[in-house]
Amino acid sequence: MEPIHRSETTKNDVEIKGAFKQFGTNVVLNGIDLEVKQGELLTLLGPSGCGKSTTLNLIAGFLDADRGEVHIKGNNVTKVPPYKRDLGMVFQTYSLFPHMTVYENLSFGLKLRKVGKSEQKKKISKALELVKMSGLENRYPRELSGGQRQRVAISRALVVEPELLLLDEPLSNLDAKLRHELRTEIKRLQKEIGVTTIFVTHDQEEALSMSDRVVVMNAGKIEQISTPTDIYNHPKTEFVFQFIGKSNCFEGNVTASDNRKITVLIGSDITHVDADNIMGDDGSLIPGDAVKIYIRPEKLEIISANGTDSPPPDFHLARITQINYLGTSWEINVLLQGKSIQVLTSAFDSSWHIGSEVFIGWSPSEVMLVKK
Ligand SMILES: Nc1ncnc2c1ncn2[C@@H]1O[C@H](COP(=O)(O)OP(=O)(O)OP(=O)(O)O)[C@@H](O)[C@H]1O
Repeated sequence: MEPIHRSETTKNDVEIKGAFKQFGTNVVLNGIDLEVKQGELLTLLGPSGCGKSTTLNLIAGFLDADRGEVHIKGNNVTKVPPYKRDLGMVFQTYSLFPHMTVYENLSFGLKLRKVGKSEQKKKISKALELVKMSGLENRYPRELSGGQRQRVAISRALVVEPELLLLDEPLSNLDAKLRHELRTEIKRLQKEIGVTTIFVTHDQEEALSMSDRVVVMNAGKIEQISTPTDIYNHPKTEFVFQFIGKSNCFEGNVTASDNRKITVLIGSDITHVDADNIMGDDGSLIPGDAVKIYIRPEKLEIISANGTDSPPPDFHLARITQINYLGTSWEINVLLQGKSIQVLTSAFDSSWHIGSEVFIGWSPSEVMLVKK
């Protein structure tokens, strides 16, 4: 299989414009606009029922939108049937033909495309080599493990050299170790071939580790489209912050704000948040506004209080309620202003125990804020 050479890397291979889909009274897609760039691995991520598979099925042509358009490679394919869209698809459940050998499964699509026998042989051999399945051509699907079947399914999708590869939760039936292994392989394979790929998952770790860009969906809408690091570190909405990774939340009130910093009173403690870190579209904040601030456990700093009453600037007095050793780090629960907060740290002080007083600090650039 030859790598796909792209002359322009910024061109879009897929565009969805204003897609709206309703099943009965259930609005499943509520105005989706999406652009997938040439050669990228884009992941649709979101909770069950948010519309990920529906979006993928619109691109594949298995479903029609009530409103909106789908463009592939610049062509409006909204009314084009699936078999004319030149796609490779892999589903969650093994979709191999059970009565056909691995070789026959792979040759099926090639025969339909009238590829000659010797060319078929070459292509199948390469496609199986890519997924490390050479030598198993004569096995039937029932003679393969779950992971091997998904490798064959991926290989079968790729052997026809599709314009687009669509993967709908292809790893969710596999155990954790295999999932991890195949995740790495799909990523390698995708970059090696350069085929534009849309991947559906509800597993945030899978999405963050594999993708060039992640689309976070919620209730039929797109919350954010960005790189994995941006999605994690600069979520645009409260939903994205809470859905991705772990979070701590405090409630407080704005006491001052300018275009650089917001000052917030949490209980009797003052804290600061960078003005760039406001989530949502609620406009500017004024003193008195009720807000929530969110911070990830690993962004918190924890230091010993050592009997001192007043914390250093931007640190807050807290009391340890639980300590869990995780192998490479410690998960420490503390009570801060009456709220239970989780801290993840690799700098553990052996004098800490349940009941120890500690100071917890964070940087204004690490905290996200949303108006209540
Ligand atoms: N053919 C259909 N008829 C009626 N409702 C449907 C149909 N297909 C999907 N739905 C509904 O549309 C909503 C979105 O489904 P979709 O499969 O797109 O979600 P998803 O985000 O892929 O979820 P999951 O992770 O559980 O697969 C769900 O409420 C689902 O029950």
